[in-house]
Amino acid sequence: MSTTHRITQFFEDSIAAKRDTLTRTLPQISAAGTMLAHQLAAGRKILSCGNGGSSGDAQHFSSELINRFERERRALPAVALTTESSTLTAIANDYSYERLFSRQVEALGQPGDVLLAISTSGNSPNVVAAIDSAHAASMRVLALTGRDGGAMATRLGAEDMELRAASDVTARIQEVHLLFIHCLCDTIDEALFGTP
Ligand SMILES: O=C(CO)[C@@H](O)[C@H](O)[C@H](O)[C@H](O)COP(=O)(O)O
Ligand SMILES: [Zn+2]
Repeated sequence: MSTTHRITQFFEDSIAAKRDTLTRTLPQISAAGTMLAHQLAAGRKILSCGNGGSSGDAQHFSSELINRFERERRALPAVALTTESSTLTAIANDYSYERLFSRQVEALGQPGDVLLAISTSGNSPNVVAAIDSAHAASMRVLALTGRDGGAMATRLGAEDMELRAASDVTARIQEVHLLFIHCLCDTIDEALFGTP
C-alpha cells in the first residue's frame, strides 16, 4: 500500500472512530465533564496518569486546567503524575513500575479528588493500581479507555465513570482520547464560568 494511501486510511479510520465514539458516548462525555466541574467547584483537584502517548494526554489535560483552555478564567487545580522524574525513577527503582502512579495517589489524593486514568488497552498495571489507590483515598475515577475497557472497566465503582473510544487500534484510540480531553475542558469551563 502506498504511503499516501496509508495516510488517507489513517485519516478515514480516525474520523470513523470519532464518529462511532460520539454516537455511543455523547451523554457520558457531558456527564463526565459535569462531574469534574462539580468536584472542582467543591475545591477538589484532578490527578491524571497514563503511559506513553497517554502520559502526554495526562499532561495535556493538567496543563489546560492549570493554565487555561480556550477562555480567560482562573487557574484550576490539576496534577499530572507523569512528570516528576526523581519521584518516578525512585518509585520504579525502589518499589516497582506498577506502583509508579499509585504511590503518588497515596501521597497526594484527598477525598473527593478525581483520578483521570488513561489507558488505550485498559490493562496497564500501573494505571489499574492507581485506580485501586484512588478508591482507598475516597477519590472518584474517570477512566479513558478503548477496546473492551480492559481490567480498568471491571475496577470502576458506582461513583466512577468511563469514556471508551470505539476502536481497537492504540493510535486511533489516542486520537479519540485527545478529543475527549478537549470536550471535558470545554464542559468544565461552561459549567464553572458560563457561556462566554
Ligand atoms: O503512543 C503509543 C502508540 O501510539 C505508545 O507509546 C503507547 O502509548 C504505549 O505502547 C503504551 O505503553 C500503551 O499503554 P496503554 O495505552 O495500553 O495503557
Ligand atoms: Zn501514540
